[in-house]
Amino acid sequence: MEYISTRGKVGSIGFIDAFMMGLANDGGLLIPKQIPQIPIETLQTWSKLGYTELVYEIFTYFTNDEIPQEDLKQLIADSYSTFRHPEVTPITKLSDELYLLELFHGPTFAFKDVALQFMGQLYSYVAKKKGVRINILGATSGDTGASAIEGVRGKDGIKICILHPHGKVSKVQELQMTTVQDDNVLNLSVDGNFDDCQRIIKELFANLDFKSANDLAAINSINFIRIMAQIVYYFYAYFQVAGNIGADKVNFSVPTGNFGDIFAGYMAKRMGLPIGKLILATNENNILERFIKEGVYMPGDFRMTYSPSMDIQVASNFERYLYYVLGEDPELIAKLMEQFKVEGEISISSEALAAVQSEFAAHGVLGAECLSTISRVKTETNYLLDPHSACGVAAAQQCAEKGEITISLATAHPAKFNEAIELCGIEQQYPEPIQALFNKEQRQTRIAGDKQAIASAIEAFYRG
Ligand SMILES: Cc1ncc(COP(=O)(O)O)c(C=O)c1O
Ligand SMILES: N[C@@H](CCOP(=O)(O)O)C(=O)O
Repeated sequence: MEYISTRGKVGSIGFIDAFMMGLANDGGLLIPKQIPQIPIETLQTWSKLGYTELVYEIFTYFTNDEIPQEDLKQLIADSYSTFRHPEVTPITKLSDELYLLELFHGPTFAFKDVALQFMGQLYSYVAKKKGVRINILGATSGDTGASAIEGVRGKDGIKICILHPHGKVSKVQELQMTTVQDDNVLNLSVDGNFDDCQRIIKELFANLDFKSANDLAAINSINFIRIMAQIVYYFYAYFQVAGNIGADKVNFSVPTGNFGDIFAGYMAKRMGLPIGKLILATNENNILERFIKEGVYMPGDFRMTYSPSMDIQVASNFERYLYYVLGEDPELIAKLMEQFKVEGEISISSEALAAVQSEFAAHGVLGAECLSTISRVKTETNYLLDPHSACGVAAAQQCAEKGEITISLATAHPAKFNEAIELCGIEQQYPEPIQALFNKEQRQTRIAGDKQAIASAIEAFYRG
């Protein structure tokens, strides 16, 4: 397996090089040169595997033998031993037609841990093997930051700097990031929103002199390894719900912001998993809902919502999907992304829109619907959804046809978002690791949303 850029200006590179490059050096996103095709007999064998066995089988399609078998197995075992559930990503049934895929049993109670526990191990492995310095730079709307920090805190040879939008993450998310006292961690609390943080770090990654002078590495879903690790739970969930591969297709409903998680589902489908509809759930920041319904990709005004991790207008991974749906033409993608930068809009043809709509459905969940979904599901089933997962459930109920089976991704634990849960008049008890955060000291640096100021701060930290 080799990796290429959506914009065509990076030659084919191997797995570790793709991991270390993060954002492609031509400003595009790295993708596998060919999407692996999994034969039906292999799917049948996989349907009987436990979670970490399945991780190993799927990863070997992407890692090119660049990591010796035993090392890869050990990295996987270490990554998932930190999860509180033996199945890592278990399924819960809400009704005969609706299942939840619980992705929040990792150390920071959000789906990001599934990929970032592995990436933390892998960065540490590469730092040791190659004797290189690794300086991670990431942007977060709350969950990626906490999870990435947890994955590498205190690890030799690695420093991590995370930008989060000041005052726009939940209290628990803020505490998870800022109460970490390890010296290899810097939290920058940026005046601006998540889009500002993401734009600034992408510009810093695209400045190749700055990137190489500072040994920058990425943990956001611009790094394809994030997608690779997230592909696994689509397979695992399908096998748990459908029982075996002869069963009907299953829909997935995915709370969406940066389009990374749902893109992993799209990859799983392209690899041969019998997925019906991919249902894209947004909150009021509904640029992607509008794209799927109208074929126009155009950011609107940034809105603060009950699901702050999805308060994103410009979705990083959308470029990967555009590449595939528009015929794998890197020149066209480079042109469209340049046009987006200048004009702030991309429109696709009616034929391309029909292709999009044959695979995706979408629903933008407004605040009132998000809260009423939390309350209704709690009353009917005694299950407490977090507001992001509630968007997924609301969209599943809106977009799935009667008789179809849908697995809705539960992307975070409700304790991370008590602000919304309280508004539903529901009292919850925090799990102990979250309760303990309230007694810890915080460390963070408030900073203007200015690229130069941020570049100087991170350079000083990495060199210090
Ligand atoms: C809890 C939660 N749900 C959903 C999302 C959206 O996922 P993605 O950005 O991969 O679309 C995020 C943030 O990424 C999140 O933290
Ligand atoms: N919702 C995310 C935003 C960053 O997304 P990523 O998947 O690209 O890391 C967050 O919680 O930070």
